[in-house]
Amino acid sequence: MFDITCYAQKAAEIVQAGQFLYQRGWSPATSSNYSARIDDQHIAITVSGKHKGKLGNDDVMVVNLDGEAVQSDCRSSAETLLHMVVYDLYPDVGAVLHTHSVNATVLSRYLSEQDHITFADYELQKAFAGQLTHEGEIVLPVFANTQDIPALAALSREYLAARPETPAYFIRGHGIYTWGKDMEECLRHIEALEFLIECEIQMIRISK
Ligand SMILES: CSC[C@@H](O)[C@@H](O)C(=O)COP(=O)(O)O
Ligand SMILES: [Zn+2]
Repeated sequence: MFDITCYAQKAAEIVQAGQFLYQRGWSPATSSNYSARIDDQHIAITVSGKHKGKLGNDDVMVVNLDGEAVQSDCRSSAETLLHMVVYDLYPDVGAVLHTHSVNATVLSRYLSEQDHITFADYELQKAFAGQLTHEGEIVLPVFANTQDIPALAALSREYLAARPETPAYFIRGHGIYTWGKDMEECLRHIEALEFLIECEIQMIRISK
């Protein structure tokens, strides 16, 4: 069983993250899903279909690492399996955030021929854990959108297992997934990624 105090703390972090991400315009309406690790067997995750700017602690439930509900009759996020892939592959990950910003949606659609988006020569790359210089590259895969979440889970597992340095991925026309050792780091990654995406869009705009 899981520690109820730890669950309550993770639920509060998720609720707060939702308010921040909604206010920034990165989690409109009922889009997005968020999770945080309670222990090596249990994950706190948003209930499916909730408005992420108006979450209450009851909108965060517990699942095991197979994505099955624990002590709850609620339905967890439709994309629970995508979160579980990250927790399963990376034992040090403590939080996963999925968002739906306009910019992430637009850039991944605009670069329709690319199955990766690469960020290079941005100082802000250093906001990602382990990035010590602007001189490296951050390569993020772009997976095709699908309603077949088990298939997307399998695809993301294959990619991330082979390239564990990957800090995030896009789903084309849909949004991004990113993660971190805790909620604070994960929120930093989202914010940095949104900055980099905005820069790329502006670079494309001025180059026209
Ligand atoms: C509002 S449509 C978005 C959903 O299809 C999905 O992509 C999403 O991000 C939220 O699904 P959820 O089941 O609430 O976690
Ligand atoms: Zn989504």
